[in-house]
Amino acid sequence: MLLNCTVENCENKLVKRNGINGVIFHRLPWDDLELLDKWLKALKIKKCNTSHYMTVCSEHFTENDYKRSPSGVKLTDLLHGAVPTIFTDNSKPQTSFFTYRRKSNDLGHLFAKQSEIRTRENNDPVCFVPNCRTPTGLPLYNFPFGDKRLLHIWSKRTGLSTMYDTDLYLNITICKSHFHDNCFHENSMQLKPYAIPSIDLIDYSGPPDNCCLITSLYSEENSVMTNTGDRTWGWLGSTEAFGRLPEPNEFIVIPKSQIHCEKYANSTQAAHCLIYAESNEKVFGIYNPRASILMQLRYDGYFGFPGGLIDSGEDFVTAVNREMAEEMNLDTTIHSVSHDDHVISHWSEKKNLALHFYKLKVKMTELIEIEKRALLARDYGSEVLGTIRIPLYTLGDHYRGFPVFLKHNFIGCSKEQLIAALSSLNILTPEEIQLALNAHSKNV
Ligand SMILES: O=c1[nH]cnc2c1ncn2[C@H]1C[C@H](O)[C@@H](COP(=O)(O)OP(=O)(O)O)O1
Repeated sequence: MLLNCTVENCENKLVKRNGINGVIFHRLPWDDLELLDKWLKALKIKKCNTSHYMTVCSEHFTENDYKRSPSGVKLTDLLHGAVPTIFTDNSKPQTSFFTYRRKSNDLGHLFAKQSEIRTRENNDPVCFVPNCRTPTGLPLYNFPFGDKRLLHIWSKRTGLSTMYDTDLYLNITICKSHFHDNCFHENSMQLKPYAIPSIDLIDYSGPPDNCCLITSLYSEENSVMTNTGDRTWGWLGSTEAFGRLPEPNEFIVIPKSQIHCEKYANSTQAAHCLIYAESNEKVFGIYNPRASILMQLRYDGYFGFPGGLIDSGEDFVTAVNREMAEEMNLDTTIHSVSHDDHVISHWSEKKNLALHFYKLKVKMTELIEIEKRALLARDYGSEVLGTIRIPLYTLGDHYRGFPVFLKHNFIGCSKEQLIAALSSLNILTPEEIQLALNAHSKNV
């Protein structure tokens, strides 16, 4: 994975793959405008030149800027209020974000923002969309390399099937004619942050007008929500590329020693976490569930674990902790996952997707607090529709309870992750798991 520190001349401007050299890349604090102003002042960047893809690497923060675990171990999250202050001779605050050089060996242009406009000249790239008869002079836009989800959607819609092959994307551009008017800032040819192409494309059959901005996945200040109106009630066409049901045996287990191998590191990556508490309190005074385990009902109707896609430059653990803060309002200064909490990783060749799974053990009283806090999470009611406990018992008919739960639809490889964790955490024996998997209703 490629990434880029915003600070000009920073040696960490371009790093390949996650976590190399332990450098952490922090997104700008978009949810705190006062703090954002302080960052921009420190970085000497004007707000109009910012992008949601911008990151600042850990080398511009002091040790005291980071959160610590109760035992004093430095965590990867910044303390609230931390501002980048360290700028060495080599790295100076950037005067403009639009300073990427276009030398052939400088991969900086891979991160040209989606909103960067390039006009056609002789031998310059043309619109990638097949049969596009765009008049010369119309603005061309780079693909959004900084945001894999957005990149996935752009690629899917334009018929580019090979995902995330950055060499392939190097000079691929798409012209203005494929974006609806409300994808642009007012009186400007600059695209809004989450604009997606929707006009005259070969591989897109959704409503042409309304699904030109990602409306369901983002809520950042600058993203613009489009009212889809009554005619398209419930149509979230812009999200069609994600979370399709996995095919049987689509995911293979990645051996622990190979998790950071190039093959997997170059895939799209996501990290999720099972939060659990051991408990011997009997359900209805009868069943001993042994543990309480949390899952979520997701926006797409599947069950899954808290977590999500790993951002450019994030390591797995930072990503999963960040996602748990966003999706569950988890106080990561109290509860956070570390590398030792890794349970299992899977890979889908078809989706070119690596999924890393962690565990977080808490006390039962803490689990109840976590459930309550989750109701106030940023993503509650949108990406997350509820936190649930898994019924870890089987009723007298040998079917209701856990066996029924396993019949639901699970996102990605979350069912495999659940089963692996139940076994490795000694909550259920392999035989008990098998029994639940094989159970069927006598009424059917
Ligand atoms: O719980 C999960 N276990 C395994 N894979 C999962 C889980 N939840 C989602 N996924 C897959 C499906 C997607 O391809 C990616 C990322 O999905 P998501 O969690 O929705 O990511 P964001 O929160 O939108 O970043 O992982």
